[in-house]
Amino acid sequence: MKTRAAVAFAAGKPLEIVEVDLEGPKAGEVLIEIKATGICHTDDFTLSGADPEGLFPSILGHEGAGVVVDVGPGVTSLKKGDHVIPLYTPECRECYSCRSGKTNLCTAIRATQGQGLMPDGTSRFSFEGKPIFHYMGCSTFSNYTVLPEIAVAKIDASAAFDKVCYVGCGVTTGIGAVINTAKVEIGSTAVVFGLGGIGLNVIQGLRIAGADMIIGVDINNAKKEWGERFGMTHFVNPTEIDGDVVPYIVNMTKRRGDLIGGADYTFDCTGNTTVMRQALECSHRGWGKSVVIGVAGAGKEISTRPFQLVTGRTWMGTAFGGAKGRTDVPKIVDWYLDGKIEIDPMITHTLRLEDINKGFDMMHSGESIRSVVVY
Ligand SMILES: NC(=O)c1ccc[n+]([C@@H]2O[C@H](COP(=O)([O-])OP(=O)(O)OC[C@H]3O[C@@H](n4cnc5c(N)ncnc54)[C@H](O)[C@@H]3O)[C@@H](O)[C@H]2O)c1
Ligand SMILES: [Zn+2]
Ligand SMILES: [Zn+2]
Repeated sequence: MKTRAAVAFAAGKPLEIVEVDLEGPKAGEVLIEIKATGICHTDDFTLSGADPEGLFPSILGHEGAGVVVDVGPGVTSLKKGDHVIPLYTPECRECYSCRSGKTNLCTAIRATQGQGLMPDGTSRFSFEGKPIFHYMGCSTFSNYTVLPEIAVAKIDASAAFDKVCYVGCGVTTGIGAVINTAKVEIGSTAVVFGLGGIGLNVIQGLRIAGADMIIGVDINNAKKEWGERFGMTHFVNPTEIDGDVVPYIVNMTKRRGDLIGGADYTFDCTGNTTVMRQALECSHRGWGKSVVIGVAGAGKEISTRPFQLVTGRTWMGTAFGGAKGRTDVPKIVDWYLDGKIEIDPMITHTLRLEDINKGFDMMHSGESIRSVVVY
């Protein structure tokens, strides 16, 4: 079949809207009509050429929602008409990693997904007879796409596609980092560095988890109001304080009877390795946990004095918020439908596919929190 798609033909170039060829689903695969897709910072990272694993030409996009329109042989858990969210982190429930119960990083299709291919080692997309790579196993910047059954979460059919597509990455990553990775308890103090599409979801996750003090840190003052809207209690702009941000926050988080200070939990949502170090070092001696969510540029390394860890801080990271896609994504959609979490105000712009490059421009200028393309 033919489908409209925004194709990344080369790094650093705008996406081009063209008609591509799409082969139907093979065994264990499903064909999905994408109804809406968010534009995440990670798409931009790959498009910019900074991603060492980026492949071109490819169809980017990994934050979609849509409807199953066809299923390949052997598919049992999905049928035509199901409303779904594609998963860049699949959940096969059978591989060694899935069975461990300790991680969401399923390995069933890891190798081919990283090569921009379907599990049988080929691509379903082509343009003028030449194959186009899949991206993060999702390629939601195409109106129709093919995914393995194990990489598709079935969701409540009453959820609006142009809102819950955000659960496909940003919402789940931010909230999951708090609940699954850090396991924040009621009454905690927490610091979130970077109040973009991910950081704001960390903030709402902290609010749900019952954190007392939620400090947001951003170099853009416009983010103060955004943070407050989702539960942030204090704002710090590191460029406007005297001295270094670490002692400043350590001092801020001193509680009654505590002579040291430091936050129980800190989160990096910037991808900046200097910020990652700051986040670790303003976590509390003895028990502070610092979670890396941001994706750093190629070749970047993190460093700190080992004493920071010897004295009880834990440095950890999370992909897709530690969420097991087929199990957790439908639950997060239900939380949204039940009013436990907010999504609508974070979707600041809705675009047509033809205007998708404007979405990237607004991300760069800091104008948008999330732009969503509606097909
Ligand atoms: N681990 C995962 O599974 C996962 C999933 C999605 C996105 N990400 C990554 O998370 C990061 C954030 O994504 P996003 O969509 O929220 O990006 P974004 O651009 O919307 O937000 C980043 C924010 O960080 C702020 N910032 C930049 N430099 C700063 C500094 N030095 N100190 C404080 N704040 C600073 C910016 O002003 C902005 O508000 C990206 O690196 C993205 O690739 C990771
Ligand atoms: Zn993403
Ligand atoms: Zn698995």
